[in-house]
Amino acid sequence: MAIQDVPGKGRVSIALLNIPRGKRIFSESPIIVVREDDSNIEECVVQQVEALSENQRRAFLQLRNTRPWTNDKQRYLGIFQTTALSMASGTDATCGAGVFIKASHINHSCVPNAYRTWNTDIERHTVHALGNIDEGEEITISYLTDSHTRRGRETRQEVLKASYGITCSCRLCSLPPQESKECDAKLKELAKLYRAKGNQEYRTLVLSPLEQLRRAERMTDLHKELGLCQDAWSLPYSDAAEILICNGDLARAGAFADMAISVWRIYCGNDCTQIKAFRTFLQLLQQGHDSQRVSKKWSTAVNECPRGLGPKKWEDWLWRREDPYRQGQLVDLRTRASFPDFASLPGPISSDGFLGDSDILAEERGRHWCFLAEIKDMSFLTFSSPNKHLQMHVEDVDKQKIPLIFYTEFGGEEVDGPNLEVGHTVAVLNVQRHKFGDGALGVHLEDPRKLKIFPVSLQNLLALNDRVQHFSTASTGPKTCHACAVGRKEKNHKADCKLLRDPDLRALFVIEWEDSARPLRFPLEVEKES
Ligand SMILES: C[S@@+](CC[C@H](N)C(=O)[O-])C[C@H]1O[C@@H](n2cnc3c(N)ncnc32)[C@H](O)[C@@H]1O
Repeated sequence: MAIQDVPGKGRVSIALLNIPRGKRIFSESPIIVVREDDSNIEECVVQQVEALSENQRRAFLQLRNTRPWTNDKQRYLGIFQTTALSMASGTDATCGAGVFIKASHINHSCVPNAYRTWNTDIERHTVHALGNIDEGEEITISYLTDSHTRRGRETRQEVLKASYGITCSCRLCSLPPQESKECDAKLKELAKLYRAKGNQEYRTLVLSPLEQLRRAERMTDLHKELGLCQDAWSLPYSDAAEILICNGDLARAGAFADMAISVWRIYCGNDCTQIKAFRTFLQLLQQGHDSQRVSKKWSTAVNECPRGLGPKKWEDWLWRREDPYRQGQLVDLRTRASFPDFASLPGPISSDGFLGDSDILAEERGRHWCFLAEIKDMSFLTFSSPNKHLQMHVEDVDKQKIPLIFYTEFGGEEVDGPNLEVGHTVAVLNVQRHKFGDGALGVHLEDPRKLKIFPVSLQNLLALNDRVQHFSTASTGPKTCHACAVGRKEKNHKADCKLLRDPDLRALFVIEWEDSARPLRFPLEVEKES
């Protein structure tokens, strides 16, 4: 690693060789340490600076100081405040902070290529390559706390400016406005999922395990889509392991635990405290498996992992994707993987903005999906006279409004019917984001069989979904209607029952969205309705 001066960035650390992913770039001990319980920080810093060797002192005085100073004591404190790094590890957040000469020369990026952490056992900071770093590439770490990492660009910039005087120009901070907005929406969703995980009570892992697993799966997908620092991936994996252990599925839990451990190995090494702590935690959970705190609902033995599955089938098995059908449970219309918001739809990647045939795209992605949005207004466009094109403005689940324009054979006349009304919900199969000629993003519909309108607002459709989910897991006893599976005594039962007479609406709950081998069109064909 070499230190170079870069205008606007100060001294930065540059890789002198190609560094492979997971390699420990260096580890080092602090030269100054302030513990959590040190009451007079200035005195503590000054005493330690005065005790440094000549070389260390010179190196210390060369470090960046963004604070004003008029005497040596203030200067030392300023350097400490500008460069000190936390010495908290995953298991001990009370160690304090220290000055590390090498690590203090690494600049910030919101999507860094290296990760630094304090290893309590070896009492050194370690810096690992998160991906392959090329010779001559700048090495970066993130200065942000975990929760700030998942904030939108504006907040990240504010925090970095206030704390470090930095105007970050990393890949995430330099996205064009529309992409940045989409990225922020994904970060917001991720933050919400982290909060949901944080607030979840232990018993919910047993009461709604599939829902919890879907949350962990969505978190993994979002990390991958955003290209976020890999350390964060370990959380959904360890989360999934915990959910599965609590429900007796030791085979999948073991596989997820291995995945979490391999992520940790990459970003902080085999000797890291996190791996040891997680192994202990897993042992405790496995030992407690027979106790009353956990369920045996998904019971499998540790050695029951299937062999020889391809990557897609392995992932399906791992995330229990087939289970909703096997267990007679229903697909949740709130699951973003099958019912994505507009920002999560694929495309566009180029100015012509088309990813290709959507049936092929679905096959490549290994799943179908359905975009749900509420019609806010409608009009006919006549820009390619004499042809008319129906244009709707629709609002997705995240309240994003986008145009949906019909380039069908009859410009939208096909969908004329009693359901074509403002306030109703469109369901569009395997749709992509499209960039129109004026640069606006929206939906470009060519095949009318990909669209269906349901005579219900999106909010009410999701509320109906929640009732269906509730009754599908509750029971099929006498209080439950045979026609719609919702409780007879529910106040919305009549309306729900009427809507659910539509086989297409019922199909949304039972379609195998992950079976992308055949094209999907309305009316939907369901092999076996539950
Ligand atoms: C720990 S030091 C890093 C080394 C520093 N560049 C130097 O010259 O010594 C932190 C300081 O580096 C600068 N810095 C870090 N990341 C930066 C970035 N992405 N862009 C511009 N300046 C940055 C800021 O001045 C920040 O307060």
